Amino acid sequence: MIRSLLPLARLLGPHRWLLVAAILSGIAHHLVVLASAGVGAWVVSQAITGAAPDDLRGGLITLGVLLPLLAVTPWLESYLAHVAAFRVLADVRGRVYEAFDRLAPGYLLQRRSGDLGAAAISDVEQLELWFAHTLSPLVSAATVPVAALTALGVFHPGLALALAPALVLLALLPAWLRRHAEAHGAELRARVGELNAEAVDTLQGLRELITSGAGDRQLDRIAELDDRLLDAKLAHGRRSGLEHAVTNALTTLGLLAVLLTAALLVTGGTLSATYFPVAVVLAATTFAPVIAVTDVARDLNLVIAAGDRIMTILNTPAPVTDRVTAPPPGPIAPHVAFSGVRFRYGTTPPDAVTDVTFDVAPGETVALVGHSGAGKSTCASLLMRLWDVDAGAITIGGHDIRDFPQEELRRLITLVPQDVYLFNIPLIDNIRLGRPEATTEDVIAAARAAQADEFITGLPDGYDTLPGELGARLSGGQRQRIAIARAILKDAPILIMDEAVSNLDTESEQQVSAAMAGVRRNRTTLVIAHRLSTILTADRIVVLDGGRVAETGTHHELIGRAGAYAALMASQLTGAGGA
Ligand SMILES: Nc1ncnc2c1ncn2[C@@H]1O[C@H](COP(=O)(O)OP(=O)(O)OP(=O)(O)O)[C@@H](O)[C@H]1O
Repeated sequence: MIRSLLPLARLLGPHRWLLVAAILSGIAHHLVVLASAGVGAWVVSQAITGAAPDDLRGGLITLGVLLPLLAVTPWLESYLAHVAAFRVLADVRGRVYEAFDRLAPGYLLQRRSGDLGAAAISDVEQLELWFAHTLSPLVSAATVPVAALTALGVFHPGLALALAPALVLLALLPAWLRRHAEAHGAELRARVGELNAEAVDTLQGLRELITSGAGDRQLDRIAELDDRLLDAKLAHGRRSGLEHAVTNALTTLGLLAVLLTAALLVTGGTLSATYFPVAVVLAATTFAPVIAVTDVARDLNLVIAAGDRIMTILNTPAPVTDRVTAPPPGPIAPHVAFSGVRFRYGTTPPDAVTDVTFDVAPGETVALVGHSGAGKSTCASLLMRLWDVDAGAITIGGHDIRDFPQEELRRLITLVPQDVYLFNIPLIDNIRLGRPEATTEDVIAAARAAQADEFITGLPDGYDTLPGELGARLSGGQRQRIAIARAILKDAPILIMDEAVSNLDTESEQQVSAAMAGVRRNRTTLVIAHRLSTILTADRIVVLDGGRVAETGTHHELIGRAGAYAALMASQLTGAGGA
């Protein structure tokens, strides 16, 4: 258990001293409780046995000193632990988002976004339990019983010996149940992650679900996942209940043991009767921190599982790292060349692309075409350095792209993706994303060039419209034109366009084509082409087939060759494949 918790302690960073102060306050609190209970019991038993008021003065003064401490120390412990916890949580959340940034998007593609959201939000929140409510009680639980056992031992060693077994068994209880506890915690987290991911998936795919009539099936699936979550929660609850019952039994047995031993010692004459209530009260008070820790330890497995997931994200190495800190000196010609590029996702065959060689001259537009799975998107991702090539090289202006820091490389390249994500910030800021310092005039000019100004100004709030308010009211074509406006504004010399596969209506298609023509002008453009109009206006076409370059040439040359391209066009016209 302790080994599983160590990584969490490492997350503390500079805030560890605050937690140390919280822990010291916690220990002080329990010792004050112990002392005031002991002194209180002593005063009462003295009074009952008829001691003179003067003999009680010392005890009463001690109680007077201890009582304010009794109020202040738990407050201090809680305050310091929470301040530390919230600072640590803010740090960890920042580190998780940094890790997403470092790993994106290669790693993110392999994990479902709802699942990742859970890691970023609820797992980090889960850590609050550890830092604000667990660490300090854990240390108190270890130190306070030692103090109580010592005090009892001073009265009579037999009293300490009577109490020790119950305390040891209570301390060992979480460790005994640990294997089940960790398995239940991991299961619970997995089920919550699964349900979150499915819920996000359902919301994102709502249109498809409704139009394909699969809504009921999806609801059944969510209900099934809900049932599995309930089962996991019940298993977790059953184990918690068992732990609770055993804790109560051990506490009662421990107290009875001290009570009996003290009674025997008093009747045997080895312990003064005034110490009898003191011993019993001390024993009862000792259990409080141990029980508190078994209570929080019950949920500790959830914290460990959450911590594990966070550490996995933080420790995953980035798929691509910078090997230089500055770009090659001098002006960089926007000439893109792939030579002998080979790449596979993961380690198992087949390659996604093999021996791919082609180039895009400055200002030229090259259309990448091929059946679904031919390797078009992979080429685009490799050029953006989302992954590094396994063999061969990609160069810009004759320089290997690995000789540019990633930030510099992404300054040179703009991507217009198929599915454009709009953040819920005003449209003007959505367009400004690639160049935050752009003026309003620049944004409007870019939107005009992207044929987006007209529909934006037609909206009630114009450029200040929040996409969230629009819901699904922006069409695919309109979204793409916003992405094109972003690209025009960013003004990078190299452009990668991933054309939308979905059919646009003729008017929208014409507007997008006009926008694309505008953005392609004077830029080196690699376009993953799905539309005939794009393919026809490209300077050259590279046909990919099974991850290899099958043919290169203009539309007319390639049709004349009656090879892979001609076959692809024929299959596209009959609707059997995707270009
Ligand atoms: N993230 C990934 N992990 C594993 N394999 C992948 C991944 N992305 C693509 N592949 C595989 O790599 C090969 C090339 O895929 P790629 O997406 O580049 O093709 P594409 O021509 O762009 O297809 P489409 O037109 O359908 O987008 C395919 O066999 C695909 O299954």
